Amino acid sequence: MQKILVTGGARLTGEVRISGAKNAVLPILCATLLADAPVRITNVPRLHDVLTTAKLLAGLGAGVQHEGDAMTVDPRSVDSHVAPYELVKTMRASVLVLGPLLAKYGDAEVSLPGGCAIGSRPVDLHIKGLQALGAEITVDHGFIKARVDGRLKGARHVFEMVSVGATENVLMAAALAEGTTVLENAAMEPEIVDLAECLVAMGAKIEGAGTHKITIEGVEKLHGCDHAVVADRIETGTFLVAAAMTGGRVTATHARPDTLDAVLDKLREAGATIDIDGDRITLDMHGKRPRAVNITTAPHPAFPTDMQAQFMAMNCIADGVGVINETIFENRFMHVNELLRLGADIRVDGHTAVVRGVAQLSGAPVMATDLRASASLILAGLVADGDTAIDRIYHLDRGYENIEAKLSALGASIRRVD
Ligand SMILES: CC(=O)N[C@H]1[C@@H](OP(=O)(O)OP(=O)(O)OC[C@H]2O[C@@H](n3ccc(=O)[nH]c3=O)[C@H](O)[C@@H]2O)O[C@H](CO)[C@@H](O)[C@@H]1O
Ligand SMILES: C=C(OP(=O)(O)O)C(=O)O
Repeated sequence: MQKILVTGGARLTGEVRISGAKNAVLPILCATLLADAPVRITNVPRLHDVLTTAKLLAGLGAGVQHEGDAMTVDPRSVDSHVAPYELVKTMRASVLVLGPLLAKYGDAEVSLPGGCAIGSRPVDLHIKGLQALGAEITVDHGFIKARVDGRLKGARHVFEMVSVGATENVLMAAALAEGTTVLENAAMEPEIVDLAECLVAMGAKIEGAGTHKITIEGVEKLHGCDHAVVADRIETGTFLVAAAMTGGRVTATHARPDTLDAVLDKLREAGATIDIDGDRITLDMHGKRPRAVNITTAPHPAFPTDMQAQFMAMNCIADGVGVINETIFENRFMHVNELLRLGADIRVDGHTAVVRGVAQLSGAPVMATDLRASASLILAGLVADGDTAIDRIYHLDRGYENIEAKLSALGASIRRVD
């Protein structure tokens, strides 16, 4: 099995080109099912999750073509409405074909995604939202089976809690429903805005994406379009934290600074100078050690849970004590035990981790448990004394495009070994 080997000590400097966002491209690829013509998506990152989604779409009968950073999906040949367990179990976002298949064809069968390392991750909010639009849904033998006679019907629906995936699934379904849908307590993540922009380019009528209230006037048909995926704010944040931890100076190019307010504020609090120039974000740490920061994860625009592990890594070597509250996922501290192996000082009490910065981490073999945990271990390895070998990096390949090549170009000593 492949591993990543990091040798700590290099101060990162230079420019890194940010890829398209994993969490935007996955729902957008699912949304292509709603169209009556080919949809061309560009700025598509080369990620394992993108390949899984391509397989899922091809398995439904869609034509899928990959060329450079572009992917064209032709949904006209779709002849199956079943998303099988084998694909859904490897990637939860597969559940996002449910809304589009149901709205377009009147029926869908999607395997229940189940839990993952970071928590149980139910899909009840997706189901309730689609039921509000008139779908009949049963859960049987591990599959969500949904159907509707004729078209879904627009309705007002208030999500019980903020869910990115549920907002996306219901938004996509409502685009082809009859009448007007109003979604309240909707998620406001930038990836929802990007999905809505793609749907609008396909002919959907959507207002309010990026706020708590989204209004969708259903249309009968959606056409093809060209859409470029928004920059990955989590990849951007990960590289900026790497620069901060190593005392370096790094410019993230092709980024979207407006999607990163909470993260940039915390990096400034840690002592970084941040300069924004269009789609370029430069972080300069001037060779200093970061100051510890407190963070509480919460839905956008608050601090993203997908950056929690990386900030924990930073707090491990920061000056002072940082308190981290994880409010989104029940079990998203899996990286703690691995960071302890590198010499970190972390105490966990329920959803809170208290991290006391140490002057130096020391390299050791560690095991990645999930995507962002993998990133946090690489970051810790970058500042640890000696070598850190990270096992189970398939998690990393789900969501980071060429991370070792990008870090190497910034001066890190990092390589993949078999
Ligand atoms: C592919 C993708 O975009 N993944 C992101 C998405 O995941 P995802 O869309 O799965 O996350 P949600 O926003 O739905 O989850 C938020 C919380 O709601 C709970 N919940 C969710 C749905 C549901 O039906 N019932 C329920 O109880 C979840 O268990 C979790 O505790 O948003 C998360 C929160 O920003 C990010 O960490 C993930 O990277
Ligand atoms: C948790 C994440 O992704 P997913 O929802 O695809 O598991 C993530 O991107 O950090």
